[in-house]
Amino acid sequence: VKQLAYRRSHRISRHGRSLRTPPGTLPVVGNGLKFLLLDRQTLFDWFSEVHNDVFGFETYEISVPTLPPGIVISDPEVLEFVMKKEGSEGFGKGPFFEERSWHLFGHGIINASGQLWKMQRKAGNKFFAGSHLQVLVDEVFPVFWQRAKEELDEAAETGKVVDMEELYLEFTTRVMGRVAFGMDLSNSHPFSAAFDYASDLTGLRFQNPLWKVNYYLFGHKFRKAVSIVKSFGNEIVRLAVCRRDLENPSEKSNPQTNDDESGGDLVNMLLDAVPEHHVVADSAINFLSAGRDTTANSMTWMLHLLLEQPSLTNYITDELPPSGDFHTYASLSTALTPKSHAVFLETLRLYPPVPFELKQTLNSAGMTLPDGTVLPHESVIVWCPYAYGRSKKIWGEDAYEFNPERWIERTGDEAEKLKVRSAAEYPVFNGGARSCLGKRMAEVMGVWVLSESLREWEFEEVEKVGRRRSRNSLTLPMEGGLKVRVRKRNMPAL
Ligand code: HEM
Repeated sequence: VKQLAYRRSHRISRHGRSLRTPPGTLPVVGNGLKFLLLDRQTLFDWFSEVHNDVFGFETYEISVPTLPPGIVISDPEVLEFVMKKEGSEGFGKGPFFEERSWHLFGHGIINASGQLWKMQRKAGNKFFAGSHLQVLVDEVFPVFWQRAKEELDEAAETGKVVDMEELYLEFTTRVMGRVAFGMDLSNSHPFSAAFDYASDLTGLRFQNPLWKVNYYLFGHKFRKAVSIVKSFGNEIVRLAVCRRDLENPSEKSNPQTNDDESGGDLVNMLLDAVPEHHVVADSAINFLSAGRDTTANSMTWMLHLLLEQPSLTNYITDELPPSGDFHTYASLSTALTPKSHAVFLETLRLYPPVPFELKQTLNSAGMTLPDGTVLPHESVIVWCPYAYGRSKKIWGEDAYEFNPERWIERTGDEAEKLKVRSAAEYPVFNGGARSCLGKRMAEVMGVWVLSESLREWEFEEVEKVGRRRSRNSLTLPMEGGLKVRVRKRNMPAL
């Protein structure tokens, strides 16, 4: 009854009328069953179909019992407005997001707002603005890739099947463990399993209006997983503080001195910026979470899409620097050639690692979108980067096809340049004040790993099972992993 009264007084409208609802909307339960019963991949496909076949850029309303009124947007102009109006006077994560992700992300950057968010964003900006990325490429990637290399060499000799998703996730876990915590972290560490479990369940909370019932009645395993994740974060911060005290005993009382731009890890930068250690612990876990699965997802889907169209493999191999000469990557811009960059962006257009986004109207007086939609306070705004990537209105009739060429622009002298698309048309890394801090790192890491994979080995998928699907999670992992057989590649001598 309270919900109904709330809905009446908080009606979403456009030019004085109700918005259209999607086909299949039921009385009372609205679209609730769809969200509750469909797996995430099917839901994303549904968003794409509804956009392409029914609504186009028109904003429509969805309703799920027990939740605040909500809309789905698909028009880049409307999304640009939402991205620009980030903050308490416009749109933000809001209680809808914060409640669901609180247990896992706590006070970390993904969940925080206001001053707490600003401090972490500043520390992150400082970290990525320094020469850390160069250090990663020159020193960290080659060391961690060595293990992957050994595994692939062994598989090439013995015929063993390798799950490339696992192999890539191990690599990104190690890299992000170094970036976020300054430590060697493996996927076999109990933290990783606990973190994966807690992430998967957190992802499902956004679809399940009854998630609280689940949590209170059956949440024992989830609570245990979260407690392992939190203890790990706290322990990392405790060790980082001890290290700092040992290295700089005189600066104990005034630790604002870490100006080293090339060394050091994110925990240290966060300790400089954020006074409360438990917030630093949450933040470090958030950075790890933001970078680990997303990048592993992108590598897995990239390799899969290239294996499906072998004629495109030379897109990467034609431009490889001499074998083993990691220092040719020294200039990051030469590592990211237009073609390899195009493969990366095109993969993420079809398989965005953050496939679903939402915000809430924070302005207590409500907001009006550029298309005239009037949103009361606390209305939920949903957009689906997965559906944006498959939008025929944005990408043309071949939107569902993998075609890196769509990103390449050729100038008169046949020089190649990457086409720029706005964050509102290509919201894979979000946009506005809360755009992804690790975009450049993700691009460099993705292209680096794919280049190293294709330089030495040829891959064949073990089971060609038609269109691959993603597994339920916060990000977009491949269901069943990417199992391949491996052969040594005969690269022409350089
Ligand atoms: C292909 C890889 C990646 C993709 C597709 C991606 C995408 C995104 C998206 C969509 C958001 C906005 C999430 C939201 O607020 O709802 C985001 C935020 C963020 N990303 Fe990434 N990301 C990637 C890799 C990385 C990496 C490697 C890092 C490095 C640590 C990173 C750090 C962050 C951080 C810290 C935020 C929060 C920013 C804020 O709220 O101010 N991301 N990312």
